[in-house]
This record gives sequence, structure tokens and C-alpha cells, in this order.
Amino acid sequence: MSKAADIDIASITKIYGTTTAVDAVSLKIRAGTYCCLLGPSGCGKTSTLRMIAGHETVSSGDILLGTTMVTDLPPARRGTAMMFQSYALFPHLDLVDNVAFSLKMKGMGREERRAKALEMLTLMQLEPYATRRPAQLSGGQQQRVALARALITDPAVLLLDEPLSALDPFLKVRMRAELKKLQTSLGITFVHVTHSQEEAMALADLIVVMNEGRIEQAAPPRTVFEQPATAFVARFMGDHNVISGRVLASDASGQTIEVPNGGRFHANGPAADTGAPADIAVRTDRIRLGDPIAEGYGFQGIVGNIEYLGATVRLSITGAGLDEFTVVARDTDFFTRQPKIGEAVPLSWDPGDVIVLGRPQHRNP
Ligand SMILES: Nc1ncnc2c1ncn2[C@@H]1O[C@H](COP(=O)(O)OP(=O)(O)OP(=O)(O)O)[C@@H](O)[C@H]1O
Repeated sequence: MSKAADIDIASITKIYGTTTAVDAVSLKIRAGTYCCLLGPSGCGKTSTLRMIAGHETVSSGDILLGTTMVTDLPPARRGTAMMFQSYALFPHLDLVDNVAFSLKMKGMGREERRAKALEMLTLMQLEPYATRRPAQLSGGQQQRVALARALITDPAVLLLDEPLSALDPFLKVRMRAELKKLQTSLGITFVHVTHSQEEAMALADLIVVMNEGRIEQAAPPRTVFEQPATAFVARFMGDHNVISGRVLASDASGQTIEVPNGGRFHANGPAADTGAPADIAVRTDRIRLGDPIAEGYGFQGIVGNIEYLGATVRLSITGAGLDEFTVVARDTDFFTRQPKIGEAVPLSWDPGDVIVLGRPQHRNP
């Protein structure tokens, strides 16, 4: 296999007609990283991937792979390979010829390319099916053929566009583990587009959260989850309550934030201008039910809905001027108190559990 390569994306923009799909995105992906581009539909993640692959031209900006400027190189000369969402297998060719196809395009002789393809099929545990056609395979097996076909070109970077989306939930989890194992054993850089938080958390060393053509945060999964940089990231990753309001008062020790219908909350951290918009987040599993409330670090909420989930119970709460507020209580904590729908309950959290959210940073450090 080729040596893994750093990817250095310098302020790439993609404009389609009047739509700016990718807006001056800069990103460094270290060699050997499993990177997930994560975001809602239309945020620009596929366009970013396709520009790295060379299937889409950049409107401006540059892409460096290792020490090579690849911005204007055709896909086959970049050292990248792409695995498509639909797998794009040739229905009339057997697996060996499907996998060997790109070697044929490069002019490699029949025996040599078939031998290499068989080697790759063996790596993917598909050797017993080598003479079958794609339609005679399961979804998971077809996906492995598509992987074999991408990897046979010996790429430094594998680009994957929603590779698991066609699989049923059970297979998805199994193939996810196989992808991670493959990336670790090959040691090459994977860039994987997904809209699933769970998939990105399970796979990535580096999660790049995108929104409206920009990067909201690029960091390891634990950082993205525990220290979401922006309200968008906190909401998109889930399991956080975002409290949005304006700074009522502020000093060196923190801010008091007022929400539209009068609730007031405290956040430790840097001072901010009075009247400025301010967002904080508190994880849904960090809220205590029934304890005394330290002023500004909780409120009296009304239980709107209760969902029993087994190990935890999810409560939807209204009150204190907040539109949406969720508490995920451990089953034992919930059943000790057993609040009912419509009941007022004290909800509280520790000052250390407040995350002060900032503005999008657009690049990773
Ligand atoms: N060929 C195109 N022509 C015009 N607009 C396009 C084209 N491709 C993408 N777009 C637009 O660019 C924006 C970003 O699209 P992109 O496919 O990169 O997003 P995405 O995050 O991958 O979305 P999805 O998850 O739905 O695939 C969208 O508004 C989309 O409609």
C-alpha cells in the first residue's frame, strides 16, 4: 500500500450557479486519520469529498495531498480512491473483473490484473465468490467488493460517500466495525461522509461537523460531544439542552443569561458584552431531579412527557422560558421520585456542567 498522506485543504469554495455549497473551508487531516465529514443534508459534505477526489472542480482554494498540489489533477493521478454510496458495480462483470477494472484502464495485462484482484478479494474475504456477479451477493458483500475495487489502486486516501447508507441496521453496525478494522490495518487516511452522529462517533478520529457550507467544529469525537463549539454542534450531536438568550450581566467570573420569557441562567467563563446573544449547553444526562436549585443553575420545570427507555427515562420539560428541555434520568433516579406528567419538579445542574458555546471557527487547529 502507498504511504498515508496528510490532506491540507486551503480555503476551498464550491459555487454551483447561485448556490455556495462549500464556503472557504480549510481543514488539515493528518496522515492515517479516520475522518468523518458530518452534517445535515445539503451542508456541503459530499461536495467537499468530491473536490478532494477530483470529481468536482474547486471554484477557488487549493488541496494538497502529502507534498503534491492536487487541485487541478484528474482523479486517477491524485492518489485517492472513492467508494460510492451506490457501490457503482458493473452488473455484467464477475467480481474479479469488477475489482480489476481500474487496472485494466491503466493498461495492466489480463493475468496480472486478475491475480491482483483475487488478492484483494481474498483480503476482503470474498475469494469464494470471485466468479459471481454483483446481483448474486448480499448488500454487505457488495459493499466489500466496492471497497476492494477502490483499494486495488493502492490509494493514500480512501474517500467514502455514505458507504453504509444502503445497509440494514444490523449489517450497518457490522460493516462499521469492518471499515474501522480495515482502516487501522491499512494505516491510510479515510475520509467518510455521513449524516449519522452515531456512525461518526463510532468510527472517527476526527469529526468535521459542517453546516451551510462551513465547518462548525473539527475535533476528536469526545471533544465534539463534551465541548461542542457552537449551538449548532450541540443540537446536531444531540443529548444536549441548548439555552439561548442574551447577556444580562457579566463580569470576569461569568455571565448571567436571560432567555426570552424571563428565565435566568449562569455560565462561568469569559466576560461578554451586555445584550450580546449568548448560548449555553447542559447535557441531558447531567440534570438532577428533585435536588435544591442553586440560583441560576436550574429551574422548576413542568413534566410534559415521559418515555421509559430501560436503563434511562427521558422527560420532556417546559418552564423558565425554554421551548425545549430534556432530562435523561437514570432509571433508579427516576423511580425513586416518580414524577408525573404535569407535575412541577426542581431541575438542577452543577456550574461545571455548563458549556459556553461560541461562534463557528471554520477551521481546525
Ligand atoms: N451539481 C449541483 N448543481 C447545483 N447545486 C448543487 C449540485 N450539487 C450540490 N448542489 C447544492 O449544493 C449544496 C451542498 O450539496 P452537497 O451534496 O455537497 O451536500 P451534502 O451535505 O452532501 O448533502 P446530502 O447529505 O443530502 O448528500 C446543496 O444546497 C445542493 O443542493
